[in-house]
Amino acid sequence: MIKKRKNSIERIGRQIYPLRVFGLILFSISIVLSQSKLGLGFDAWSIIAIAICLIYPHIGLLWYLKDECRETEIKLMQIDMALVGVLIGVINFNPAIALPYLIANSAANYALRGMKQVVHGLSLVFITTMLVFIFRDQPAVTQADSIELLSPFLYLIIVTHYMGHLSYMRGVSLLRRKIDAEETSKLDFLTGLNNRRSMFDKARLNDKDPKANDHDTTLIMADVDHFKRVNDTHGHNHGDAVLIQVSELIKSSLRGTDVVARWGGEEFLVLLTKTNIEQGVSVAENIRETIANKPFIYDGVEHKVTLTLGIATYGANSNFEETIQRADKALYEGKESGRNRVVTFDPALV
Ligand SMILES: Nc1nc2c(ncn2[C@@H]2O[C@H](COP(=O)(O)OP(=O)(O)OP(=O)(O)O)[C@@H](O)[C@H]2O)c(=O)[nH]1
Repeated sequence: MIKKRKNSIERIGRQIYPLRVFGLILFSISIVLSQSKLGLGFDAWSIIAIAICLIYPHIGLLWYLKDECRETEIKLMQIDMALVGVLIGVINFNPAIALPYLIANSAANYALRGMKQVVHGLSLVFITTMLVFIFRDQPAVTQADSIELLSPFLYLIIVTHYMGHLSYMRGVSLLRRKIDAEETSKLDFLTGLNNRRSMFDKARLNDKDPKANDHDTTLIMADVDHFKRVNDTHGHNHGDAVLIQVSELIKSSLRGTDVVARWGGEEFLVLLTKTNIEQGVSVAENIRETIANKPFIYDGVEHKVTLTLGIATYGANSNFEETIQRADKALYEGKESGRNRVVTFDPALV
């Protein structure tokens, strides 16, 4: 799973990589042409600017291979902002260039991680601009000349924002797939109910909720009676259909805050939040009656099944795992005493 995710991130990085290289090579050419048009020649600053353009995409790809897509974009955007600061210093604060660049980058920062990211980015711009200002005696170009540099900057804005959009779209679809995979791993394949692992997670959440601790939590362990007969008489498909029907009926008898899981083959565990034992018995009776009174037809055969249900309750003095065992003992008692009934845990059963 982790490997698969890494592969997807790698793919995104590789797809964006050629675009970044392409955009930045064109940008380097633009710098060279603008410099020669302005008769500025090559100083150390232009060589640094071109070197950054050529190295930048490789750093991006390396990060994509190591990190989450969004984290990589955040890092790249921080570099962008630092470079914007350098450029603003170099172009002698020409607002015609600085403003569109600052606005476009701030908007991209905002889209990625809100105001926090904008403040962070603008601080980087300020720091690097000040560094250029301090360490450079003469500005590279005058304000009037620097307008000539506007076209390559605009070009860079378009390319970087197109790439940002592409990686954002990829990131969203990757995240969606990840969430789907996580959700699927928590569900029982046949019935779509929670599986054991998911029930444990939800019970843990309920136990941690301080509001839930002021109330009892009730567990119902329900088991289909003589289920083996359904399989033996009509085949596994009929057995599966019965399990699906039972799951749906149990689910429809519960509140939104309750949790139901397929606990084993034909066994279901229900967790009733903020429910005492009397209320729990009433819910369990309702489930039992609903299923006993709702025969259904599958593949031309009428199925009528019953459930036996064991109930136990816990508050601050006990926990989920211990209570499952108690509900299980009550269920066993129900099976022993004739099935199709609700049995409350009795400490004398221990
Ligand atoms: N069709 C189907 N059968 C399953 C599934 N999981 C478990 N079973 C069957 O469920 C049956 C359970 O049988 P038993 O444990 O003997 O219980 P029972 O027949 O319900 O009898 P009591 O619980 O004592 O009333 C077995 O035949 C299993 O093969 C499943 O996913 N689909």
